[in-house]
Amino acid sequence: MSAPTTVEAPAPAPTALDVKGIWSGYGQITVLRDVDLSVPTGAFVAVLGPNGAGKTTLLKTIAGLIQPSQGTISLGEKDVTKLRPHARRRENLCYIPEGRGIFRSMTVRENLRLQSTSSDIGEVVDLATEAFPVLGKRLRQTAGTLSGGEQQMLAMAQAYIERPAMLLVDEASLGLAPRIVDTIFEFLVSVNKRGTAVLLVDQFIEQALSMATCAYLLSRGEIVRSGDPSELAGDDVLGHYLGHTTVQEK
Ligand SMILES: Nc1ncnc2c1ncn2[C@@H]1O[C@H](COP(=O)(O)OP(=O)(O)OP(=O)(O)O)[C@@H](O)[C@H]1O
Repeated sequence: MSAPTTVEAPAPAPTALDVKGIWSGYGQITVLRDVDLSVPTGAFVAVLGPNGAGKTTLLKTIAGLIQPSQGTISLGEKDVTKLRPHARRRENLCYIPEGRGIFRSMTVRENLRLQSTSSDIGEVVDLATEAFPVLGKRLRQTAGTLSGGEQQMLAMAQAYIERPAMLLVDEASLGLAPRIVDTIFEFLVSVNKRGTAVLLVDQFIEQALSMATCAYLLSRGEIVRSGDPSELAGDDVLGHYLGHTTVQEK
């Protein structure tokens, strides 16, 4: 008798996200110009740039909230350029916008229910409280009455519950105390270690670069540099574009 043939699981796509030649903006206003960006499977990529460079526009375009006029966006091997935001979510994309995107008038529990595709709310709550124990004490509280840090934790919890292949995070540290910023960044690193690729936009340049395996610098809607975070820090490139002089050792 011949030995049973083993069926190997398909290898994951080499890139979690591929953005090619994207032009995007608001009506007649063009913000992004011919942007190329790639996030390898499981990588941690930072996008830096001065105010108004187009970082939020880039994440919104990847999430499907803005339709690009040219270019393609792929998640894994699937071209999602024409898909609406909820359909991109089904392709394992999770987007945590600046301002958190939670429902302020709903309770923490109701928000968690909406964040998840699972119908098992008990399991969802267990996962959320495993990620952020403080949420367990706030389940009946209206999200709008949480502290800023707790609101960000609530927004972030979906990245733990859903285990997306690709996570987009816009300015998660905005307005938070340094201790809470550390908690949020440690969480992002742990989510990344569980296999989720992360694309992060953040004002805390040194911390973003210390977590990242690759970084892109966006200026006036164009990618002006990309590569290893320590290389990016050389040549005073960050100083030139961001007025930034020191970079933390990795
Ligand atoms: N809804 C909108 N309609 C028209 N223009 C917009 C809109 N939103 C943003 N812009 C413009 O697009 C450009 C890029 O904005 P965007 O928010 O993407 O930049 P950013 O790099 O995220 O900036 P910041 O770091 O200040 O958040 C800016 O000039 C901004 O004024």
